[in-house]
Amino acid sequence: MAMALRAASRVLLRAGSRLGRREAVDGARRFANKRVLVETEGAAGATRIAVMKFRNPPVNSLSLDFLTEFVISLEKLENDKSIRGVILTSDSLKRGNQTKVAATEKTEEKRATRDHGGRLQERPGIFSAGLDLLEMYGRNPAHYAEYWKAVQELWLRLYLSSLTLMSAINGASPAGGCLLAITCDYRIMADNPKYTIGLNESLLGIVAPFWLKDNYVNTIGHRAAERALQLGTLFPPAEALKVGVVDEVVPEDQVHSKTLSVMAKWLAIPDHSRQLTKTMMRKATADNLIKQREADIQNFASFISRDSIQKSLHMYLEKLKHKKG
Ligand SMILES: CC/C=C\C/C=C\C/C=C\C=C\CC(=O)SCCNC(=O)CCNC(=O)[C@H](O)C(C)(C)COP(=O)(O)OP(=O)(O)OC[C@H]1O[C@@H](n2cnc3c(N)ncnc32)[C@H](O)[C@@H]1OP(=O)(O)O
Repeated sequence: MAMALRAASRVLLRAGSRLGRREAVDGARRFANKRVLVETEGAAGATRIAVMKFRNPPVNSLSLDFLTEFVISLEKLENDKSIRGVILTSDSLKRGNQTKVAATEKTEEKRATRDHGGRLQERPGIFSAGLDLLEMYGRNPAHYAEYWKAVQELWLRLYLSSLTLMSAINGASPAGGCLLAITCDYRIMADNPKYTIGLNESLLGIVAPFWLKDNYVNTIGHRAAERALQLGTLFPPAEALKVGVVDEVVPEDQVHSKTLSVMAKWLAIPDHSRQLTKTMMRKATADNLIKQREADIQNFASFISRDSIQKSLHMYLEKLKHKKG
């Protein structure tokens, strides 16, 4: 009887919720959209934490679909009173047997790395490549406006989240990837000199929006942000630590365990006092965007539609396509 009940409950859980699949796995729970996998850890009834793993091949760029799924997942976690902390990380792992599909093949699927079974794979060592350049290039103003609204939404949700958010940065984290990280309360980065983090928009011929600039200033200070934003600096781990973009650098295989142990310390603080303090520190910055969201959307749509900006993006995309190594 017990076995039958367990089997039935597994079937029900796997039947899927409105938002995505939900499974029971070894006491832990998980739900998944196509591009975001959420695993929760901890016993039922006790405080639990969730790990949000990005899996948007090939480089976890923040496409419109990814942003939508991310916000839905986050909202679901915010509404789950047993969850107090969330770790953002990439599902990208070092895997063998990968083949990069020829760059001449154009569709999103074909751009991705695949294994020998033809399944899409993340490229290894990427936290997130930032905003999806293909959402900002060669589209119409209505699309740019829709996309930017989704980018703003993600930033506001993360920046004002009442949860304790930590990022376990297990790969490259340029621009929008850095945005994800700096909205968090704490950042731990893998000590791999191939991984860099920062806001490199100026290198693409574009400008970080004021609210992201404010987030950066709040994280690393005005002078460091002024210099890093103009130069589009991508910091390797040791420099990222020195300037304060990240809070800790640890060996790659310890990123997850270290983040869990830091999370435990943060969760020892009473929620109400930590949350009020967080709001006190962040509200003015967020309000600055909230009061001019529509204008910011229109600014973005007209800025990104300019011929000169489209040309810069085109050149940058070509450079990416033809880069060596
Ligand atoms: C007036 C002002 C008003 C408002 C504000 C205005 C403007 C602000 C606008 C925008 C702000 C944007 C912030 C951003 O996030 S822009 C995105 C910045 N991201 C980057 O610069 C990262 C670029 N990518 C890389 O550096 C590398 O790809 C990598 C380090 C992430 C990974 O390197 P790999 O060698 O492992 O992989 P690649 O071969 O380079 O890439 C694989 C594949 O993926 C494509 N790709 C890479 N990054 C992106 C991306 N961000 N979006 C879409 N596609 C991406 C890459 O082209 C390759 O495609 P092919 O296989 O060659 O087809």
